[in-house]
Amino acid sequence: MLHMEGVHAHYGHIHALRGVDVTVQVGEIVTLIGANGAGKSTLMMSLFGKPGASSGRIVFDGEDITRVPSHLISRRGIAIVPEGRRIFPRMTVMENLLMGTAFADPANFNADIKRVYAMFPILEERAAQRAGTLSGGEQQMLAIGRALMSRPKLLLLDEPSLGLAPIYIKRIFQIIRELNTEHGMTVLLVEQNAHHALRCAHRGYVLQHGEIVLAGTGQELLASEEVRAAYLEGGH
Ligand SMILES: Nc1ncnc2c1ncn2[C@@H]1O[C@H](COP(=O)(O)OP(=O)(O)OP(=O)(O)O)[C@@H](O)[C@H]1O
Repeated sequence: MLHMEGVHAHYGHIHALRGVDVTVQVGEIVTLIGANGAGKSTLMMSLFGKPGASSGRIVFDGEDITRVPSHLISRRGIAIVPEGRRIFPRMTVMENLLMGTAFADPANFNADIKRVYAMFPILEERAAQRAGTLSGGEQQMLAIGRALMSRPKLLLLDEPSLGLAPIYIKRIFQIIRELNTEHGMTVLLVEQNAHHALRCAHRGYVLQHGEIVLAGTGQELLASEEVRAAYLEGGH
């Protein structure tokens, strides 16, 4: 579904991605792990051209999207749940969900909101509540629900467990697995919580200083000495 080949990206003189090759097949959960500043968010945002790839190629669903303007990427079927959730705090839960439908067919709205409410009953209970008054975990569910409203083929999740209480962290990873197994959603997941992410994912990549330094199945990476030392046992 997604092929990134030799992608480089820069912020001015900062060389944030240094020739990354990443593949996500239909139906997979793939995770990117790495320390602060490794380039995980940059890799995700490069799919939206922010920053754009200075060289290399990005192919999504059989089409080259390397130079496609960012506002057209959502229409191709990629949705992102950004780091920090970025919900609209003064709007209601329902209005936030509506914002996710900007590029969707209005005819699908009722069916889509039903599906999101079935997945996250708390959002239906709180439909009229201002989103800024939800708990952190509820806001994360709202951010995921909003992304699902556009019926994406590929869902990008940037640090969905960040800042959440342990009970919500568990729930968020459960939700990601359910989305994948029950709804067939293909997921690219960026996480600092390497343990949970690798247990949840089919495959993973380790990013260091803008380069992929290791790749393998979730199980292989969980068992890898390098990953254990750097990301699981006391590291990050
Ligand atoms: N808007 C920006 N302008 C300039 N430099 C940036 C910008 N965003 C990120 N960088 C730099 O690019 C590098 C990669 O950052 P990025 O946010 O992709 O890392 P990350 O792996 O997602 O880190 P974290 O886990 O802390 O979010 C870092 O050196 C960072 O300082």
